[in-house]
Amino acid sequence: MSDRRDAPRTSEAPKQEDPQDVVPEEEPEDNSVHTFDDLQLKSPLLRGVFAYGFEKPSVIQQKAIKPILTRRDVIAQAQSGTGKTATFSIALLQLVDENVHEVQSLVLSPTRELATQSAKVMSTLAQYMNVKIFCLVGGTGVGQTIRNLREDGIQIVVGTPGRVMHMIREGHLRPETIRTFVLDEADEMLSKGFKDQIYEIFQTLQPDVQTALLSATMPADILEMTGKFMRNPRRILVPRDELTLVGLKQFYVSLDREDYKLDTLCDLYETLSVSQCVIFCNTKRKVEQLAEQMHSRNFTVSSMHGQMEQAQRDVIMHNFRTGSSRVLITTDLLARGIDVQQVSLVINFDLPTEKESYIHRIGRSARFGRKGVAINFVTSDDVAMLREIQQFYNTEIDELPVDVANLLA
Ligand SMILES: Nc1ncnc2c1ncn2[C@@H]1O[C@H](COP(=O)(O)OP(=O)(O)OP(=O)(O)O)[C@@H](O)[C@H]1O
Repeated sequence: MSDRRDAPRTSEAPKQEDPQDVVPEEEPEDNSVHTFDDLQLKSPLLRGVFAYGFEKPSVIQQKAIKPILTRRDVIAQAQSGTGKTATFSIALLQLVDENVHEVQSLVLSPTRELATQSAKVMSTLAQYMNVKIFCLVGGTGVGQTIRNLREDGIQIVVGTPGRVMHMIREGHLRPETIRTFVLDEADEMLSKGFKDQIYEIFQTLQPDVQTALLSATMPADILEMTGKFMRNPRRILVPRDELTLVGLKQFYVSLDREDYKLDTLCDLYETLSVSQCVIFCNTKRKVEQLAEQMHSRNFTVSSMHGQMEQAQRDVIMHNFRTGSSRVLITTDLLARGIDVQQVSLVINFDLPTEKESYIHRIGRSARFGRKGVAINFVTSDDVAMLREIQQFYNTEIDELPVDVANLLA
């Protein structure tokens, strides 16, 4: 078995200096892309891009679309909310051969909500093209999925690992025709919970499949691991101290006891509902408990976690996306990728236990250059972690000022 087919093994990766601290760019940058026209996209795709409302490619789009188009393996890291979804979507839509009615690209995302969102973005960008994009996620009827896969001449699949593997195993999705494999939120996909499934899927693909990895965070051990299955990838990386967004102000509220969090949240409620707000707890139980407590005090909140029925999750997500619910209490299920532009406030009711998770959670606000605020509830148990986060990302988290509402206006 070739190196490329070896399972990624985090535990064996020697601990090294963080490559992001050393050489963010290994090759001279290609500065030739400034506009979408510079990418020489098919005209129906270019039309779709402009119809979506995009005028100019973001930095990551300028840097990463072209290498994907040349069929190179790519690792694309960029701050949250800077347009990674359109990066891989535009590239895959440009690469797709509309006359070939077989699956040519596979995108994997860690959650059904994110896969659904990405499939929608891609379909909208493709509205003037003749391309079939299919969202292959769990929690939906298997029978209908199988019929769709059989009949539809699907060309791009966007899905979650479990259902994709299920369909490959049962022969409903033929992996041999896939030429490009995209892992969105790649560091999450290559870490403990998902790694084995991803590897199993990867093994069914052709040895020369092109691979693209995208995420706002790329920890050193994950980057190290990519050497095992990628071929001379173009690495577009962001140094850690440039990861937090300029328009996103971060604060903490110091609390003597865990019990004070609820009162503090209630005091802030008027502020939170100014636009839209996501409140993160570390467990499903805590999400349920907090939602109940808020309801019993007559505050309107919605809540969502991974143990809810998919149909219920879909309704809650829909209501939040359309703005009919404004305050959403959730777990890390929604920490990554979810794009609701009206979210201007994130509250860490519990501080996350992983540093990467902090960046993803707060990145649900301040999307694409908008302003945002993140507020961290900190008890004495969290002080060390808060300090660690500040040092790790070289960022400042100040005490919450009384006039926080002005920052959200
Ligand atoms: N070129 C562009 N011009 C204007 N808006 C854009 C452009 N590219 C993307 N956007 C918008 O920016 C927002 C964030 O994009 P996207 O969700 O792809 O971010 P991301 O980099 O994937 O973030 P995350 O790290 O949170 O997953 C979206 O609402 C998207 O429509």
